[in-house]
Amino acid sequence: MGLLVDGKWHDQWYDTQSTGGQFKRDAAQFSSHVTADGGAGPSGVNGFKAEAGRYHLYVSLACPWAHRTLIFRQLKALETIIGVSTVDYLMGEDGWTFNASEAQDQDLVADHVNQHQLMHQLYTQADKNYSGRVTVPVLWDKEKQTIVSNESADIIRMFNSAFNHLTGNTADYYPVALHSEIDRINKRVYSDINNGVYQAGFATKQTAYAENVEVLFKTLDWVEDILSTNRYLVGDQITEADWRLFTSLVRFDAVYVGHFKCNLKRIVDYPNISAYLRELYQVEGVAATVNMRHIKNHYYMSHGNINPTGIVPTGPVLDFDQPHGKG
Ligand SMILES: N[C@@H](CCC(=O)N[C@@H](CS)C(=O)NCC(=O)O)C(=O)O
Repeated sequence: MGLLVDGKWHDQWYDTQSTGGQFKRDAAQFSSHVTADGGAGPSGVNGFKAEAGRYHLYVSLACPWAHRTLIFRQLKALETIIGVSTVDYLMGEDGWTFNASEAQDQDLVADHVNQHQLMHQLYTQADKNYSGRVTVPVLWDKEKQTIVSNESADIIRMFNSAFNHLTGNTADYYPVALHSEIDRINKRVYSDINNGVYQAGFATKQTAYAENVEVLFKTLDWVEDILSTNRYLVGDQITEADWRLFTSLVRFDAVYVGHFKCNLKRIVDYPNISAYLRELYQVEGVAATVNMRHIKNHYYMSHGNINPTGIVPTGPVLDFDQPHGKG
């Protein structure tokens, strides 16, 4: 794993020394928005009009942030409008790559758009002097030959509404009336769960690890409590807040409990959360976006400082197809 400095790749792990053993996630740097008519979105930059075949999504099947975008591509019927490429699960000294061939791993789709072997080549194609981390997901504009956005939270908002006139799919996971409630829940779920598991797992000081684990499980207890009265996080309809939580929950028992040492409880120990997780998993099209082989192999094999042998555990045995009991 590494990063680009002035367009040059450097193989180095996250710096936690300057932050007291705490992992700090950098903000994404490409922040334009695709809009229905090409007018400026929240970023104030215009020129990214929703068009069939114009945009391409680069994801890792292992990554929870990229996973959100794949789910929205599915739920919003965008499969024929937005193409996808998937990186190899192994993130080594070159960062994300397309090294494994489609013949070796049938779940992969190579970069047929730009023919890159390495993900950082896409970043320097967009900005030859780019400095920063090379992350997935990336939404690529084939017309302008640039990255529209490398922020999953923004990409799912674009998928939610910008292409509706092309797909006829008007399902709304961020309805206006629920904005403030969804934003409130997202904020806590992001800091304490989505990012919280990484802050526990990547901590390099005992106190930093312990603090993050405590906050993480307090927040899972809070979610368990919400789900004792609500079917979903914001009442009785599935919203963006649920999908943002889902990608962390579905990885939790397989990876975060062991690899990131988030082990005060497992998700199976939370009755409301586990039923909710199964219900979301069973929504049409979602199970096909969950690739447990990529998820487990990526985490256990890519973080050599956490798991030097690269051994991937055989268990746990999980079955998200069990009935969820919610009618
Ligand atoms: N803010 C970004 C975060 C994406 C992110 O951190 N992705 C991870 C994979 S799970 C990544 O690509 N990490 C590579 C790195 O940090 O070098 C988003 O939500 O889109």
